Amino acid sequence: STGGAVATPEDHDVEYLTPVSIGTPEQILNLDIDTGSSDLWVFSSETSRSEVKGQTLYDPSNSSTAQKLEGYTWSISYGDGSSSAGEVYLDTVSIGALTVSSQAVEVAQKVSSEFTSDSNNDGLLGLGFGSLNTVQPNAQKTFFDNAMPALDSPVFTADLKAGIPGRYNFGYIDPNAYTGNITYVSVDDSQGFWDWTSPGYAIGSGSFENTTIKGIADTGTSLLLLPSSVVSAYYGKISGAKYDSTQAGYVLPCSPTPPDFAFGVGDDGAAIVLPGKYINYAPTGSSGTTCFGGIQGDSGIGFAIFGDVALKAAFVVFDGGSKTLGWASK
Ligand SMILES: CC(C)(C)S(=O)(=O)N[C@@H](Cc1ccccc1)C(=O)N[C@@H](Cc1c[nH]c[nH+]1)C(=O)N[C@@H](CC1CCCCC1)C(O)(O)C(F)(F)C(=O)NCCN1CCOCC1
Repeated sequence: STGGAVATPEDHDVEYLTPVSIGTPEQILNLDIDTGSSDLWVFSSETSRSEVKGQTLYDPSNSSTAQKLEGYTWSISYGDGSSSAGEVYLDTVSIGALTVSSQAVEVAQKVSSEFTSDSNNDGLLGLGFGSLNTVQPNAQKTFFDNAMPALDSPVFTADLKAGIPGRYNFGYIDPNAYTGNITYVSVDDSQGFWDWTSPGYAIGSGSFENTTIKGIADTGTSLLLLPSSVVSAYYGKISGAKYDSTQAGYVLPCSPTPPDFAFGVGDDGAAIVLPGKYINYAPTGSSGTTCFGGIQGDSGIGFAIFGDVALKAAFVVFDGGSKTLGWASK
């Protein structure tokens, strides 16, 4: 079997939302597919009313296939300090033509203010490794883990785009979605992430800098978070770029367009090139002359995060069979 659905960007490509069908008859929610976590949780009829602002709610009592897992609970917190918690049902979940009949659907009873204010985001669908799932007393499998045995190929692909809808596909690799070759690299799943090592980077037309960058491919993080040495080398090339403590990040003049940024993949010289305009992440003030940088530091996290700013420059294969990541230009 195979499946897939569109991934539509919110403003500034801060996140990508994908329609996911839950229950019988189907209830369609727009979820943030997140390879940095492994819980599928949704706003629901059980979410406290004061914490709901516009989101679509999953109501298990309106689904003939919903079964409550009595006594099961979940609670999760994310890198940006947001959090949610609740109870657990099993129900039918589909992404396009791909259906998992008995998927753990974690219904939120509480969500933090960041989720409440993100009115188009109806929840998250985690595609990290199972070890990250927070359900107690027994961890539950991700949609991908449940689907894998039936898939034509044990893979899903991320084809995020700048400012326009892209796609997540399951079970196959669309040869029309990328150019050149796909370079596969090994993944360390010991922390539950799609964790890999890039051999280095290049700035604009500059020479390639060999320096190992260990980080995760994370569709749920908006920016490209890199070691401070790399980040200061990049912004050091841009007159007017500086670290702005009030914004808690590097800012730069929105024009002229900043230099491209390339990160290496594999040891054959392959690289993914981010066009400089991707680094103009969003205007900071009303003037529109200063932009918040799409590349920021990873200090305090312990590893780099190849988030949407990086992923939208590539076609990425998440191979659950060989536990490898495939990177291609497009
Ligand atoms: C708000 C912002 C300034 C634009 S942002 O750049 O911070 N963007 C947020 C995502 C976002 C988009 C839209 C609205 C609100 C929030 C962002 O990039 N958040 C990252 C920031 C980060 C990562 N690391 C350090 N800081 C994050 O927490 N991403 C997680 C998913 C997010 C959570 C908030 C809602 C949107 C999805 C994540 O899952 O990708 C994660 F990997 F970073 C993470 O936190 N994974 C949780 C891992 N735990 C380990 C223990 O077991 C449970 C799971």
